[in-house]
Amino acid sequence: MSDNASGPAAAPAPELLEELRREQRMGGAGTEDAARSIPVIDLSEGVHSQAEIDDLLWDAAENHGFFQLVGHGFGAAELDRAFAMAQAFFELPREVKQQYPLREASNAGWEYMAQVRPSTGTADHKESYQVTRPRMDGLWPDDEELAGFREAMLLFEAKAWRLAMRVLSSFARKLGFADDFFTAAHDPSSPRYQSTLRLLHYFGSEGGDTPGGQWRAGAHTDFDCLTLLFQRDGQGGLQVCPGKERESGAWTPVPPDSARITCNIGDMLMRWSDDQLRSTLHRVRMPLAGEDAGDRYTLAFFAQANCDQLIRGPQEKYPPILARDYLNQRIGANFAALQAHDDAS
Ligand SMILES: O=C(O)CCC(=O)C(=O)O
Ligand SMILES: [Fe+2]
Repeated sequence: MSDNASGPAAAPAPELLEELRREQRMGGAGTEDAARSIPVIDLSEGVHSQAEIDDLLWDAAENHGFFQLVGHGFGAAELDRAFAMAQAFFELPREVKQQYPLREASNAGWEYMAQVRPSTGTADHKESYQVTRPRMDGLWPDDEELAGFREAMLLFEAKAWRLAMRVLSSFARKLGFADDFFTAAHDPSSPRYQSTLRLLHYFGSEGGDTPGGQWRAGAHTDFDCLTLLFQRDGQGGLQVCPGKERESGAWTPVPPDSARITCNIGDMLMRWSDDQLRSTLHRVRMPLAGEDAGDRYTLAFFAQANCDQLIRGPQEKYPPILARDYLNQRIGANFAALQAHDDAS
């Protein structure tokens, strides 16, 4: 899922509050460590055996939490079309987009500068539109407003789902689950499916690196199992802070390359793997002086287990919990942390 849903706020678990406190400490600028890089893994046929791919993905997920895929099967023209469609959506008049407002508890619809991160206490400088298949009633622009949008987005979502399931099946094997364990847990034919495709648009030029920290997206971890992020050449700003570097506040830039798909582990898979795989803090900073201060567009697919799936790690480090309850706890912890932010300021 994306990380902005609201909804019934359950009592936050102590480990979640601690995570949020850590995120709040990471709200400051920190430093950039461009020497550190994140792994790039080639999925092309004939390059690595499946066993090697399993090892490479596991190592990247365990030690970095972030990695990039090439040879993933998405062609340049197909990506160009999806981004052109996303851009066309954001270019619709505001009155049109306002007809399809984000239903926060559903992770579906359009929001504008509405996502406040506990790490910063301020709204991200962006607008976004989320597609969560079973929750889209009344949220699609019609063909007169934007011809072909719905079909294009559903096609793209399905292809992103397939790639996400391929990566998750590698993790399933390593965790001692059946190959199709996570595929069944993210079944798109179920009304309880809750994986989400999110189109993001960060605004150009009004930027500048505002002291005190105004972020295109404030530091956070994702709530889901696995996120696939599609970026565009030259539209940079994404940074990650691997777990063991957290206290140092040193951030690694993630190269914006249209041909690579960036992946990161979310909190749900961290729990499902008994903390063997790590969700990783990331954020999108404003362009610095001298950098391209134009718009940034990204597409993100959040693979998030269906509501009714039981999350139970192989070693049962944590008590089993339904995906729905886990998310409500995580959302509740976010609210509590935002409240603490307000109280402190
Ligand atoms: O747009 C990006 O580069 C990152 C988006 C992100 O981290 C999110 O929406 O969770
Ligand atoms: Fe994220």
